[in-house]
Amino acid sequence: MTMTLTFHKYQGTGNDFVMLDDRAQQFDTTDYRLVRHLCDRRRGIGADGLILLRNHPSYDFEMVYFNADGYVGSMCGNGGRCTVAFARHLGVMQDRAHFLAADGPHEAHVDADNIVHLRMQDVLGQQEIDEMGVFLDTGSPHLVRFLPASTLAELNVFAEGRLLRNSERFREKGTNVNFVEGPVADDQPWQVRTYERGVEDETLSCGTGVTAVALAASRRGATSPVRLRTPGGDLQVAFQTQPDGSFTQVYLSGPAVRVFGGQIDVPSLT
Ligand SMILES: N[C@@H](CCC[C@H](N)C(=O)O)C(=O)O
Repeated sequence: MTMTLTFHKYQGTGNDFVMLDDRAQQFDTTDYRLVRHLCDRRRGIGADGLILLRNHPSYDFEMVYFNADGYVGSMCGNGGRCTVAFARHLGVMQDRAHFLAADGPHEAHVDADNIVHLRMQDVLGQQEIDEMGVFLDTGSPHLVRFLPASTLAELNVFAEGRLLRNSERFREKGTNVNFVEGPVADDQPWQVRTYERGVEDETLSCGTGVTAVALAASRRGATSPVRLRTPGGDLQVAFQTQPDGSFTQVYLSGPAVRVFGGQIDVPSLT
């Protein structure tokens, strides 16, 4: 039996999402085949992930994020900013929101230029640093690899990222992998390309990824707010550094855009 679903498509610096208004909580979150189908760029709508916006008794809304592989993921920074824009589109909030995501509560506000400022969880304690890079959790796990100048553009992020994500250390739980090149001048952004777990490919941008990069880059002299350039556009990360190595007041800021909306006929999937 074919069913019809109403959807909205959003993107934040090129990281794109199918958004569903699931305030009635009817979507089966275990239906990985359906999520995978909707995210399929040939047979479905096409996206890096899918997000449900749901009612929650204690928050303005809840965001439930799935990676394109069909499974519920951890926090998605660009997806969080897009969910805020979607909630505003639906009239669930105006300029400020307090919502729940996989990693806990988040605050967000939208400024006069429609830039969404999303508060991320504090990153507590010292980060793991070894020959593989800097490993930290910004709501999702991230490995940050700093590269020599002028090597990022030519890097095969898919091949290198996949290798690291499937290395013995990360194989079981997986990790996102960010490749970074420092700014060419003081007024220039850090450049980042990311291989995403759950998409299992390079995406145009990753919000929790650039957050991890900004925090790791602060150990190399970057000061808040840090500007970051991804293949899909520019983001900014502000934070406070604590004496024990923790980061607090972490804000991810950037655009979140509604691209289109529509209906899709979904065949029964087996
Ligand atoms: N694109 C996201 C990151 C999503 C989480 C990730 N793929 C995972 O499950 O580890 C972002 O903008 O943060």
